[in-house]
Amino acid sequence: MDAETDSKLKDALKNLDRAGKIAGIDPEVLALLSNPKEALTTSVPVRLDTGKLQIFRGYRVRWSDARGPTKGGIRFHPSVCMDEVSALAFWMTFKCAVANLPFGGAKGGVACDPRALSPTELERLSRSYGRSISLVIGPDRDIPAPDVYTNARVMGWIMEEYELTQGGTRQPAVITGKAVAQGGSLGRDDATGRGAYYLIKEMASRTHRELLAPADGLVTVAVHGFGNAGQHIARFLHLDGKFRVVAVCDSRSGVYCAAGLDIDRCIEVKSDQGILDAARIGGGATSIEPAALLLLDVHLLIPAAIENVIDLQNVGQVRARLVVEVANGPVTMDADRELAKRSIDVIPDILANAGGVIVSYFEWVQSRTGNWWSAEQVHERLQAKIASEFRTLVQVLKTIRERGHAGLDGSLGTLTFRDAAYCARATTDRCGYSGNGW
Ligand SMILES: NC(=O)C1=CN([C@@H]2O[C@H](COP(=O)(O)OP(=O)(O)OC[C@H]3O[C@@H](n4cnc5c(N)ncnc54)[C@H](O)[C@@H]3O)[C@@H](O)[C@H]2O)C=CC1
Ligand SMILES: O=C(O)CCC(=O)C(=O)O
Repeated sequence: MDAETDSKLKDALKNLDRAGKIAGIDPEVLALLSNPKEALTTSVPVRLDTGKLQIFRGYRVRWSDARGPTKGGIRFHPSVCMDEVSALAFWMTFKCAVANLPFGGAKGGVACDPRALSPTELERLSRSYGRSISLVIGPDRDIPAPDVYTNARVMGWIMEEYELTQGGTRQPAVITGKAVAQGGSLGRDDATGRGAYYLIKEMASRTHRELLAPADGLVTVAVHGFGNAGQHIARFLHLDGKFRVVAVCDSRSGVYCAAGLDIDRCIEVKSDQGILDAARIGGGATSIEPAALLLLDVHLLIPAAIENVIDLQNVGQVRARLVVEVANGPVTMDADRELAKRSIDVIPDILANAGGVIVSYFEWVQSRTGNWWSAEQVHERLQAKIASEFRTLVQVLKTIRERGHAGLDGSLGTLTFRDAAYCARATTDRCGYSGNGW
């Protein structure tokens, strides 16, 4: 990581600083949006299978509830800390605004390595964390969802713990990304990858026509991260037929094939063996280091794992023509400026991975009304929303570029899709701020 981006939150806040300058946002609104509304640090005691008690550290940050109840995932990962969770909660605030959802932003997590826990330890950890945050969450207050190394089962355990604090009443709208059998929505599982796929198709027909027919054949793609988000985006692009996914990787292993990978086979091997084993995948696949995948000469690079994987150290070696951020915060702000200088478009996380929270919103609506939608309805509404919010973004980018740097000092450099995303709702909603009574 770059020295100056040691704080992920500090780096994330640079986006707001730029948006403030570009869109002339009221300094008091900027001050409110630069600070968390509420930040919880909590002990998460867990009885391990050995009988020993281990105390983990848990967090939940509600960044802003100006647009509605706060919304955002729960991460179980060794890197989880207040700084990381705060940055993720900040991004959620702007993601919900860009997607025009009636939600503010939040995020939570536990600093742990879930892969080192047994299934029963994982359940006890999830339930213990669920009890710790049950005073903070609620269907009209704060609504968690899955993120890195959490899933529908973990959501179910947290929901059950919350329900116990509500006299045992059913509270399906307190959490999204839960199993369909527990009141979850069809289509939430693959929503993040599907949303990113719909976005790429929309870009191909509007702003990035080279994605329709590149001079040198199919569009080549590398996907960094092969979990929920990465597997689905790789699969959708592979199935489309116009894209050739040449490389995928997880945290420990990666595979490359210039002729294109069989993504279903990659998913099968990853699920059987826990790693992407080139020999088992076959079809000409060879091993590649995860860090080397980011530097491949491809049309489309899709970071879909964790933050800060493209920074000042490696950005000069990035050869992709376009970056679509399916992970949250994969490109540091300094690296982002370098890519802008080289005219490499970056489609920002707060739109590119919004499919997950959009379908979470659909799930919340269904959980509240008891009115269930078909998978086709979910997909259609997701596609329509992504397309419409992308069109808004293109319009905002055009507007801020046309206004040019009138009144700006020129030091902001090229205005990008990321700038447009942070400015998108700046003039239409005042983020719930009336200017009075604060
Ligand atoms: N699951 C969801 O609905 C959403 C996820 N996201 C974001 O997408 C990203 C991935 O999340 P999920 O796929 O849900 O998590 P996941 O837990 O299903 O998968 C994470 C993947 O990243 C890989 N990974 C971890 N560290 C890595 C490293 N240093 N280098 C390469 N790969 C690494 C893991 O091996 C795994 O394949 C995160 O940034 C998350 O915040 C964003 C929106 C919604
Ligand atoms: O589905 C949600 O509510 C939030 C998912 C999430 O954590 C994210 O978009 O980063």
